[in-house]
Amino acid sequence: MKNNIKIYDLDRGMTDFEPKAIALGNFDGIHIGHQKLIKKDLEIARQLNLVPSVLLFKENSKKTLIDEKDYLTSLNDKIEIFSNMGMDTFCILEFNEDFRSLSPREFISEILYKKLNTKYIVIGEDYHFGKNAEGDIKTLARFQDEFGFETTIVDFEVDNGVKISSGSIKELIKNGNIAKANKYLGRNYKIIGHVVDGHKRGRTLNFPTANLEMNFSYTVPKDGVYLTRVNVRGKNHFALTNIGSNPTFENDFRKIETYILDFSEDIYGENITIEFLEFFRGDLKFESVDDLINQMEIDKKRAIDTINKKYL
Ligand SMILES: Cc1cc2nc3c(=O)[nH]c(=O)nc-3n(C[C@H](O)[C@H](O)[C@H](O)COP(=O)(O)O)c2cc1C
Ligand SMILES: Nc1ncnc2c1ncn2[C@@H]1O[C@H](COP(=O)(O)OP(=O)(O)O)[C@@H](O)[C@H]1O
Repeated sequence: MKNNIKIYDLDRGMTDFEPKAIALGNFDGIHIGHQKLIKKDLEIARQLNLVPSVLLFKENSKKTLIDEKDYLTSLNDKIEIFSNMGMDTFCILEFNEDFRSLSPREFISEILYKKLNTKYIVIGEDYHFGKNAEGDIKTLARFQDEFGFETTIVDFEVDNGVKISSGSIKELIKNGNIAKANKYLGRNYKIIGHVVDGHKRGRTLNFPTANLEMNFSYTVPKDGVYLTRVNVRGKNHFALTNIGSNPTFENDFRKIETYILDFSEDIYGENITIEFLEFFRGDLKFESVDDLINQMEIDKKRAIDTINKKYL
C-alpha cells in the first residue's frame, strides 16, 4: 500500500476541504468495470487539479446483526487496491440508520458539499443513494448547479453483452470458475486470514496443511483443489489449497487448508493471503488414505508442471 494516503473518518467528525473529484459506489471486488470508473476519476482530478477521492462504507461491525452475506473485498482490501491505482484520499463512513435516513438532497448537501467540498462526481449508471435509494443520476443532475459540482457517468463494462458485476463474479467463484472471475477482477481473487490448528493429520500424510480462519466474510470458492499463491511473512510461495470437509475422513467440517510447496516452517497464528490461480479438481471421497495420498502426489506434480509452464 502507498504510505502517503489520507483516510478521513466522517463518523469521527473528520472533514477535508480540498476540492475533490469523488468516485461513488460500493465497489465490492473492484472489478474491471470499477477500475474503469476509478481511472476516469483520476483522469478528471488530474485535468482539473482536484484531489482524487473515493467515498467508502465501513464494514458492518455489529456482530449482533446476522449477516450471512459474503463479499469479494474488505474495506482494507479496497483501500489497498485503490491506493495502488493512484487514489490518495479515502472518506469512510458507517452505513448506519443516521446515514440511511438522509434524503438524496441531504446526502449531497451534508456530506458531499459541506464535509468534502466535492467539485466532481464520477459514478456508474446504476448508482443509487439517499433514503430508500431514491437518489440516482437524474437527482445528481438536478442539484449540481446549486451545490457547484459536475458529474460524469461511466457505462458498464460488458463481456459478450453481459454486464460485469460483483454478483456475477461471486457466482463464478462459488462455481469454481476462478479463471473467469480473475479475468473480470483484473487480478487474482484473494482471501486473507490467519493460520489455526487442525487435526494434525496433514503432517502424517506428508502434506502438512495450514488451516485458514478468514478475517472477513469473503466469498469462499467451490469445494475442491486449487493452485494458489500464498503470502507468508511478506514472501510469496506457490501452494495447493483444498477447500472442503475432507470427505475421506468422517465427521469433518468445511475448511480452507493450504499445502505450501517447498516449505517447512511453523506458521500457526500467522496472517496469510491466499491468491487463487487455477481450479484443479473437485473434492473427492477416497476408499483409503493411501488413495488420497496418491491423488495429492498427482496434484503436486500437476502444480509443479503448471507453475513451470505458466508462472515462472
Ligand atoms: C492437495 C490436497 C488435496 C486434497 N484433496 C482431498 C480430497 O480430494 N478429499 C479429501 O477427503 N481430502 C483432501 N485433502 C485434505 C486432506 O484430507 C487433509 O489435508 C488432511 O485430512 C489433513 O487435515 P488437517 O489439516 O485437519 O490435519 C486434500 C489436501 C490437499 C493438500
Ligand atoms: N509446507 C507446509 N505447508 C503448510 N503448513 C506447513 C508446511 N510446513 C509446515 N507447516 C506447518 O504445519 C501446520 C500444518 O500441519 P498439519 O499436520 O496439517 O496440522 P493442522 O492439522 O493443525 O493443520 C501448519 O499450520 C504450519 O504451521
